[in-house]
Amino acid sequence: MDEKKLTNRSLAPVLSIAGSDSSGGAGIQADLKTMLANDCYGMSAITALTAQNTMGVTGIMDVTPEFLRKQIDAVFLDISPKAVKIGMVSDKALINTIAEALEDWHAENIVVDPVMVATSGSRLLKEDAISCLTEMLLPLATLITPNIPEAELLTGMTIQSKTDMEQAGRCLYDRFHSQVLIKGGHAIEDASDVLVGTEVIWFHGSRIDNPNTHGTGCTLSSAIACGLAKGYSVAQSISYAKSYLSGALSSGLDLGRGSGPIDHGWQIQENVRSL
Ligand SMILES: Nc1ncnc2c1ncn2[C@@H]1O[C@H](COP(=O)(O)OP(=O)(O)OP(=O)(O)O)[C@@H](O)[C@H]1O
Ligand SMILES: Cc1ncc(CO)c(N)n1
Repeated sequence: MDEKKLTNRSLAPVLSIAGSDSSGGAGIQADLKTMLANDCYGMSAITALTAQNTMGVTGIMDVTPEFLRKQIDAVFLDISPKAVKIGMVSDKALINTIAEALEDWHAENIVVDPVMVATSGSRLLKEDAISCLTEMLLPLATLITPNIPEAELLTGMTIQSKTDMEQAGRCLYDRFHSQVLIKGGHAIEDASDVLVGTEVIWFHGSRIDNPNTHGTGCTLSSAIACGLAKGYSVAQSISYAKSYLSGALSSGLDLGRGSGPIDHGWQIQENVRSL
């Protein structure tokens, strides 16, 4: 009997350039889980190892710029990503390396999550690397996704209302010419995010009563990258990413002693869960 050839399945490849979270809820681990759950082929170029759990970060070990470049080159040379998500990059030389590599490879659909501080409060970006992030990386992005404290730091504004969120988005869009999604996870009344580009679009979200929000930002930016890799617009990708994230928060996973991880596999069917 002839053997059947099983080589016609295609998945949109997506690359995450980010740090590793040993507790699995944020960083590279969250990104790869999100990509799998969103039917994309996830790949990684690791910027740093973190020793981390739901209570905090106890250590960070950056990779060398040379080794980061090797990882990015190895990926692009073989399975060219349709979208790239950039998360934690704590150091100037690493930011420069990423910017050079993405330009050399003509990377498309770049989503930059300007990670500065973990949900647990630990610092993930060195003070002297902020200007490098703004000069080298943010202008290359298709979309940047700061949360409210990151948007405050990048603009120098205080953000207390929806009008302030729109104004901060406008300020960053005018400066970097990348579309800007200001995330409202740190707002009080709801969890609505605003996209500022050539137009302003609100993505309304009601606040889900779950204290376990470790890695929500990583998950959202990766899910957006998946939408872009599949050919959806920025606005469609955000809307689709937000509903995936809401499902992962609503699932009510409860792990760890601090603000725990969300359930990336919430769509896994009952028949698999009961095995
Ligand atoms: N309790 C919640 N209920 C519903 N949506 C939420 C909640 N908390 C955060 N979100 C949503 O999660 C996404 C990430 O927002 P957030 O502001 O928490 O990012 P972040 O601070 O970068 O995340 P991280 O915790 O990974 O650092 C946004 O779409 C936000 O609206
Ligand atoms: C590695 C890593 N990246 C990003 C975040 C932000 O949630 C985190 N806590 N850890």
